[in-house]
Parts: sequence; C-alpha cells; structure tokens
Amino acid sequence: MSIQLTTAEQLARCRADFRMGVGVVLCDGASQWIVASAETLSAPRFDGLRALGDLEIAITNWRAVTLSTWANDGDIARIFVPNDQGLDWVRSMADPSDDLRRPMLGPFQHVYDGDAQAHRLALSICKSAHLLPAAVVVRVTGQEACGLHSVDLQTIKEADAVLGAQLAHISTARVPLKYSKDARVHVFRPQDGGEEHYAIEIGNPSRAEPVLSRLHSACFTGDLIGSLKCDCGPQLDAALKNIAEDGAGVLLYMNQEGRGIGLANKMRAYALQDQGFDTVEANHRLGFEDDERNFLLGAEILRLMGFDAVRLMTNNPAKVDSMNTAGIAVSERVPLKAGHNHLNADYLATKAAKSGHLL
Ligand SMILES: Nc1nc2c(ncn2[C@@H]2O[C@H](COP(=O)(O)OP(=O)(O)OP(=O)(O)O)[C@@H](O)[C@H]2O)c(=O)[nH]1
Ligand SMILES: [Zn+2]
Repeated sequence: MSIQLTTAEQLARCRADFRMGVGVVLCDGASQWIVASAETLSAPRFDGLRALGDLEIAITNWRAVTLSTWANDGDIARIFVPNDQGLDWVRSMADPSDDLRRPMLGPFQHVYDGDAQAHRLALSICKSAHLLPAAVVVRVTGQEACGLHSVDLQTIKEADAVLGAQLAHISTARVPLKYSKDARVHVFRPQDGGEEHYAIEIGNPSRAEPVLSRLHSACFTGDLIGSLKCDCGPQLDAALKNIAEDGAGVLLYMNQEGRGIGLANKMRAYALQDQGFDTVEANHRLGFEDDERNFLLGAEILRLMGFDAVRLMTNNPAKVDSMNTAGIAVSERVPLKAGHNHLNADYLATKAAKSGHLL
C-alpha cells in the first residue's frame, strides 16, 4: 500500500493548478521546467517566471499553422517569448479571438535546444483542464521551484498507457422519464479526478444480446437551452424515445462538452464561427484537434454494466470504431437523424464533409 501519488492523481493536481494560474514543476533527472497555462497566468506570476530565465511558449501544430508558422517539434511548436513582449503577446499567441485584431505576432524565434517533453505534457494538461492549449515554459535550475507541485516526467511516460479509462460506479437511482417510467440513472466517476459520466438505463436490457445504445456527448447549448446551432437536443430526445419504444436500452451521457474542449472553448469556437470559420476550422484555430473526445470511456461504462455488444445509435463512424476497439462489438449502427434546421445545415454539412459523418 503506497501513500505516494499515482500518475493520475499527480496530473489531476496539475490540472487544478493550471486552472488557478499556478505553475507546475516538471523534472527529468537534472532538468527542470516550470510550466503554466498561458490563458490563466496572472501578470505578477508572468513577471515572476520571466525573472527566472528565457520564457518559451508551447503551442500545438494547429495553432502554429494559424499563426502562419510551423510546428518545429512535430505536433507542437516551441517559440521564445521576445524580451520586449509581455503577457498581452502571450495571450494573443493562445487566443484566436485576437487574430484579426493582431494579425502580425511574428517573426517567431523557434526553440530547438533540448527536447520538448515538458512542453508536450504542459499542452496536454491545458487540454485536460479545458483551457486553451498554450503553455508558458521556463527552464530552471533548482530552488526557484520551491513550493510548486512537482512531477517526474519519467513516471508520467511509463504510466501514460493506463490513463483515462478507469471508472467506478458511484450511485444509482430510479428516475421516471417522459418516455418511460422504468428508468434508472447510474453515475460513474473516473479515478483521475475528471468529469463524471452518466448512464440512463431504460427497462431491463438483456446482457446476453446487443443492447440498443446511444453514446451522447454533453451539449449545454443543445441539450438544455434549445440551441438551433446543432442537432444535439433533438438527438438526445429521439434517442431516449427510440430506446423506450424498443423496450430497453442505455443512453450514455458523457460530460465531454464541445467535443471534449469544454464549454468556454466551445463558445470561443462559436465566436470564430460568427467570423466565418466552420466548426472544424474553429477548433483548429484554437489549437485543438477537430474532436478531442475519448469514446473509450463510454465503452468502459457499458462493460461495467455487464454489456459486451451494442446496437449503436449514431451517424459518427469514429464512435463505432472506438466501441469495437474497446471490445464492445457493434452488431448494428442505427442511424439517428433528428433536429435538422436551416441554422444547423452548414454545421451538419461540415461534419459530413470533414469528419466523416453519415447522414
Ligand atoms: N467544438 C465544438 N463542439 C461542438 C460544436 N457544436 C456542437 N458541439 C459539440 O459536439 C458534440 C456533439 O456530440 P454528439 O451528439 O455525440 O455528436 P456526433 O459526434 O456528431 O455523433 P452522432 O450524433 O452520434 O452522430 C457535443 O459535445 C457538442 O457540445 C462546435 O461547433 N464546436
Ligand atoms: Zn450540440
């Protein structure tokens, strides 16, 4: 029995620190870096980091391309923060809402010395904290890091493979629904301090045959306030109705808002869409992949509930692939078409053209 923090616990602390605007120390043998979120860093903390040495900013390849430069470390770019530039410049590197106002942030001086592992981990912490994927990085020698949370990069690398999918069932209760009085809500909690996810079980689906199932991602705007920009609300409603009419099934409600980038970033993406970019381009300008979700979590919930095969209601082939990869066999893809309107027609067309959705 160890009282030391697991990798998942260490990363959860990093996430919380990043959201508060606090730096984290990443160590690899004698090398140490302080890394912090470019979005949440305050001016005094930025000045404090600057006093420690040359500041660098890490951004993803998509953000680099948007800023008309390149990712000099494959999937990420490392760029010096010029001495005559401050936090305002750093924020503009991170946040595309400024792109049209400040189109010329360069020329950029890329960092080639050393490797990029601290920078890469800092960016994945930003993403898992639902912050803009941009991190300020400074190499330090020792005492400066005192008091900050410290993580050994070697242990993170070794444990990477097991991250993400460890969920535990927490609670269950009966919740009569509009379409079926015989429904139960189950809550599942990941052991990495991340978002809880829910399973709505209707009737008593047999564990011996494929279960009619919907893997739904949270959409505050579509599910709760009736947004017409997407089809999520009507899809959620239609899925529950179909399951009830079929007699039994499971709706997985995954708290992966905005295809996994969080609501704040989704609203940033919507603001970019108002500037004329489509849903995929908007994610890229923010520095994200077009889809940051981990569908394996949904498969894990089905497995915990005793299922090993599904009839999956979706138009998204990536969901079918992920279920099969996770060992939950998809015996049938059941199309789910609902909520098309003239305000989401372009959005749905973009998903069909660029993300492989079947409509
Ligand atoms: N980043 C981003 N997310 C969006 C946008 N519009 C909707 N979303 C999110 O997209 C997700 C839609 O999820 P799903 O209903 O699972 O849809 P899907 O991946 O298209 O797959 P199916 O509906 O199963 O075919 C939700 O998390 C929404 O919050 C957008 O413009 N940008
Ligand atoms: Zn939606």
